[in-house]
Amino acid sequence: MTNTASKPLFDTVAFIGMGLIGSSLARRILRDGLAKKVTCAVRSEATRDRVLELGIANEAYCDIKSAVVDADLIMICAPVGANETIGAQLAGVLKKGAIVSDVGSVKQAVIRDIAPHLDEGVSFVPGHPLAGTEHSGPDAGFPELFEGRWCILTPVPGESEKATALVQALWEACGMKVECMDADHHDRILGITSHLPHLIAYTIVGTATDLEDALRQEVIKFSASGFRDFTRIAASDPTMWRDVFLNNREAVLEVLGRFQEDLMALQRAIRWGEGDKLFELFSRTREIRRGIVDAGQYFTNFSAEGEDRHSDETGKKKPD
Ligand SMILES: NC(=O)c1ccc[n+]([C@@H]2O[C@H](COP(=O)([O-])OP(=O)(O)OC[C@H]3O[C@@H](n4cnc5c(N)ncnc54)[C@H](O)[C@@H]3O)[C@@H](O)[C@H]2O)c1
Ligand SMILES: O=C(O)C(=O)C[C@]1(C(=O)O)C=C[C@@H](O)C=C1
Repeated sequence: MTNTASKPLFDTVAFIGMGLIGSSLARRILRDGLAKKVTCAVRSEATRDRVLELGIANEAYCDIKSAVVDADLIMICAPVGANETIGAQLAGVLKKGAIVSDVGSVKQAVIRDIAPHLDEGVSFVPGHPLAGTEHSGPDAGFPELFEGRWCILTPVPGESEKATALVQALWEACGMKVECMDADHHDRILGITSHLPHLIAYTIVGTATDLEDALRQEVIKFSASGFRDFTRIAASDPTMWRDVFLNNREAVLEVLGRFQEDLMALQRAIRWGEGDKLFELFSRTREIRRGIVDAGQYFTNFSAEGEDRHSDETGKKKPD
């Protein structure tokens, strides 16, 4: 990968997990010279070989210790359910002054599972880039993924401000806007904006799949774009999302309760022919959608050719 050169922020960045997010960040770091060296820990020899073949790390290992021992920044990019096991392998291994960060979709659980394992002199800066697709694995990543999107950092009180500033500088160099907040606030916001929509998508596609065979075939054949839009996020990685729901239980259950009440109200409005209520809600939601588009939070993942890299209409990633 060519280096379009800026000043390196780190000597060595080590990745634990090289899937969609890890490999996108590694590609960006190598492309733009944001670190002198990228190492990674993966779980299988096949993935290690693929990472080296793709040229998205300078060194790749099948064990965590070899990848992280000399690293200045350790970026955990695995499903959040793996954090307890990963954290335990970081204890007593990292350099003094090293920074540990992550990209997990929930933040309180990450702090719970990683922080207790870190030695004195090691800083922890939990983070979450709000950018992704429904694809996974090292082939799915691309360096423009983060461009123009938000990244939330949830620094733990008392941690080094210098470490937070460095992690912030890294995400900004990847084109992200960065904001800091408490981990519990993050988990409540993302429960609404990301976790609930995925749960709804999984449910709708599941309901359609459970229909009797003939009907199901027709649902697939005549899929209007409304249903197709849901199938895109319902194709997201099952391990990642299982771990998200199990690790943001409280916030998801709270917002799900509200959602069920609102759905009941809609059900009632339809039953009683209350068109005004339906019209009023649909008008409000249309305004919200327009606000999101105006805020630039829609389709900002473009390749150098200006092509949308999220997916095409069939839900498949467009070829590189
Ligand atoms: N996909 C998204 O849209 C998105 C967006 C933002 C953040 N995230 C978060 O980023 C993290 C990674 O997600 P992704 O989409 O890159 O997933 P992915 O499935 O593409 O990659 C995860 C990688 O982690 C590896 N892994 C799993 N368990 C491991 C372990 N114990 N040790 C080392 N490696 C392990 C897997 O082999 C895989 O290569 C998750 O925590 C997810 O919540 C995902
Ligand atoms: O666009 C998508 O495919 C995504 O689902 C990305 C998305 C999201 O919900 O916005 C998914 C999980 C994350 O933690 C962050 C981003």
